[in-house]
Amino acid sequence: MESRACSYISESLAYSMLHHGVSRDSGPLTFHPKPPLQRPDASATLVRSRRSMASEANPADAEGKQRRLVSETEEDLAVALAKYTAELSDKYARERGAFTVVLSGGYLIHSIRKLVESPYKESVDWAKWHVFWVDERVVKKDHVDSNYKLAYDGFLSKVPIPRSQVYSINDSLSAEGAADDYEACLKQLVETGVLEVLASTGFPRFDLMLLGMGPDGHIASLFPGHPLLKENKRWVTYIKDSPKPPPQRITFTFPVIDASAYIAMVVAGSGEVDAVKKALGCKDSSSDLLPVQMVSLEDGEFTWFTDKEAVSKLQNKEF
Ligand SMILES: O=C1O[C@H](COP(=O)(O)O)[C@@H](O)[C@H](O)[C@H]1O
Repeated sequence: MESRACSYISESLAYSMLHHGVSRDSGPLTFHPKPPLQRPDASATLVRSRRSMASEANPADAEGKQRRLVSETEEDLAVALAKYTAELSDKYARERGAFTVVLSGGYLIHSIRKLVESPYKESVDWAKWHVFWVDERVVKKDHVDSNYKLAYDGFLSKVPIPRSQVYSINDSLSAEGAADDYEACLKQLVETGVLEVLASTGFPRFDLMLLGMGPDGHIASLFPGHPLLKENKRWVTYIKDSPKPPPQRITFTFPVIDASAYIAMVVAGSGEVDAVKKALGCKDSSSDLLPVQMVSLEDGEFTWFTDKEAVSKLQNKEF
């Protein structure tokens, strides 16, 4: 298993980004408005949220930016997610010669399995991909708890993404050290033009975050009620008392998540039905939000990818 541990960016990578047409002008890059994406899978029901209903409970919805895609089955969901991801990959590869993708751990890796099959395995321009983790457990990369290992085994080992463009944690460091190191790595990638920065906030803007959610509504390693939910300066921080094992992790902060251009929030099956009900149901109050409800995109598009089972506790009127 090989990847770049996030400790430095080589000149050859900087050169390669230049070669691929990515701007290295000094100062942060600004974001260009997105043309509308072709809507995913016709077999699924896409529902634009009612602002008045959800904006109170879910700030991501406040400006009508949240979409819901409810697939009949988990298999349909995986098909829709692959199509959506491949379309964004094409768009960013064409527009700026790089596609920055953030993965979570957990079930999400199973949900992206269609990307490693035809037609995407052959048609996606994998050489343009740059892969990051929204959170990582502070364990060795070959440890069963490693999010990198999960992604490598289920996804990365099956597609030709250059190893130098896979930004994994430096697993020889402490949690504090690994968070600092990962943040320094992101800052260097801004310098080399691989990553953009959202001009309005100064936080890095990833093209696509593919995220899962835990049964308690946590995303990344941002858990309900934890002080890290309030972190608003760091890009990457660490946690040593994660309520879900293992306890030591690093995680992107909310301002980084909020700066994303696109987020796919992927939830399938029965395990998260209560969190989905709370996050998407209409009878919620704005107090005591789940972490997933605290996402507040600055200038991006947030799409729920669910199957019918995951939304089975929602009433018809809540769609
Ligand atoms: O611990 C974690 O949990 C969440 C959710 O995982 P799931 O197994 O319930 O899908 C995951 O998104 C995160 O990356 C991971 O570190």
